[in-house]
Amino acid sequence: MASFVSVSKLFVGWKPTPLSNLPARDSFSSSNSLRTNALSVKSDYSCFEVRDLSYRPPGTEHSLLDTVNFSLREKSFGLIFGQSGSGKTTLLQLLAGLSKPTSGSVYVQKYGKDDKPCQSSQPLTTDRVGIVFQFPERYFVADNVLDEVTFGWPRQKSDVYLKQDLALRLQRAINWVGLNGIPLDKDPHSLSGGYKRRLALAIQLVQFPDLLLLDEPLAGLDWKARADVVKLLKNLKKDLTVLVVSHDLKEFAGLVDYSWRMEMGGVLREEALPV
Ligand SMILES: Nc1ncnc2c1ncn2[C@@H]1O[C@H](COP(=O)(O)OP(=O)(O)OP(=O)(O)O)[C@@H](O)[C@H]1O
Repeated sequence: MASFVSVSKLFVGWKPTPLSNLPARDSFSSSNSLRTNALSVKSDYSCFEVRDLSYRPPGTEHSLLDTVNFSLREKSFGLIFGQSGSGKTTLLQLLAGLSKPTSGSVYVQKYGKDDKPCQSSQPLTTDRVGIVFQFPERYFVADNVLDEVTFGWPRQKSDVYLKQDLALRLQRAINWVGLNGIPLDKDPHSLSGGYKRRLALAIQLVQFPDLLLLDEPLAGLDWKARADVVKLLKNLKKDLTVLVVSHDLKEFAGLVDYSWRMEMGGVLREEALPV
């Protein structure tokens, strides 16, 4: 089920992360990324851990999610698949903080080289989570690309360092998704389907989220745009942790590190992709 909240509106109340927390410039470039895939290196690492998450919408009698547990390692790609109406979108909305779970929580847990927890787990703060909804272009609010990406940014006269920070983030996000050939005054609605998805991603990437959630990122795209978005996500997982909900299993098979099936009633089970 698509949400009716504009992705851009997630920036209301947005606070920039200090520039020192951003990766070095090279790591934004897919071709130059110096980061090595975390899965192949023996070093300390973090996991996003969903523990006993259940959800029953207020005023209803049926639970949409039933004690969901899973763990997703940083800089990896997770895919949730399953029947329509099983609760996949509902789970993403909880992870993004758009709904409050009835019980359970999401943590970030650090592990040492020996794969043992090396400090106590920290609750995941939802301002570090980015979400791109299904058909995000339906929620574009601005009449040019620049305003769409910067919707919700501070408008008051701010100091020059904050402005520099914002400008740098904007430039990096636009380069990262390959929108640099597109004029910033172009109407977002006139972009091709694939470029609209790139724009929706750029809006989230400005924040450099720790966890990037995407709901059906290939829905409604032609074969060329689908291939482009898959390639883009393959590059993004070198720098970010990505969790996707999709019915398009074949397209994602080459980049999935972890997969789960959501069964009717909101029960999540780890399962290899049936492709
Ligand atoms: N606020 C709500 N109150 C009651 N029922 C809801 C609410 N939100 C979603 N639902 C129902 O919860 C179920 C799960 O919906 P959800 O959109 O999470 O499924 P999904 O697995 O993402 O489906 P699809 O693959 O079609 O997108 C559906 O039956 C939906 O109608």
